[in-house]
Amino acid sequence: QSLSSKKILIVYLSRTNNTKALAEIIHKQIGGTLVSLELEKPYPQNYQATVQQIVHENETGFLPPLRTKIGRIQQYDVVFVGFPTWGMQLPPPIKSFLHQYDLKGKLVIPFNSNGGYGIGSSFQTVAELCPNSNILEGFMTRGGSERDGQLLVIQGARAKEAETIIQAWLRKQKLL
Ligand SMILES: Cc1cc2nc3c(=O)[nH]c(=O)nc-3n(C[C@H](O)[C@H](O)[C@H](O)COP(=O)(O)O)c2cc1C
Repeated sequence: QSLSSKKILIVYLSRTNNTKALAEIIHKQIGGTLVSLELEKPYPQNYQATVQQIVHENETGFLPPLRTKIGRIQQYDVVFVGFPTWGMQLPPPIKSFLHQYDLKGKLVIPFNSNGGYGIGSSFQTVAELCPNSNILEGFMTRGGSERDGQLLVIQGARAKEAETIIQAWLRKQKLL
């Protein structure tokens, strides 16, 4: 089915803007409302401190409160959810988002950038947290590697390439 009559929300979490670049490409191709998820209390600048904090949050199941509020989530038919892989898991702020907003009955489409180790359990966790949604096959690509000092890499020629791959994925999913 075509998306032309559907209301689309594109929500993403991004620390070094790789996932943001993917979100903007999707937005450019299919439109909708683009929202960056921000926290009440941002993570530290320091990479190692952030890694440690996330390990702890994952262990305790802590759901970091979101500063971003989404108005009338019921209005959307399709929700793209974008995030980096953190510690081979779904980042805690995305867990917060999926706990806070009921995506029942909606088409939910994950997308991801990662440092080269893949999505880990992240897409599986999205499915678990959206038991009453229709989950489409997600998109993932290699982004940066903050550990190795590689921040934004999805730019220039890499962004053009990502655009082509994303378009093919959206077509395959019959979204374009
Ligand atoms: C705290 C933290 C943990 C990460 N853990 C992983 C990981 O487990 N596997 C992986 O492939 N990349 C990992 N990365 C790298 C990011 O997934 C990758 O750089 C991604 O493109 C970042 O997206 P962003 O620019 O939208 O923030 C981690 C990055 C951070 C900051």
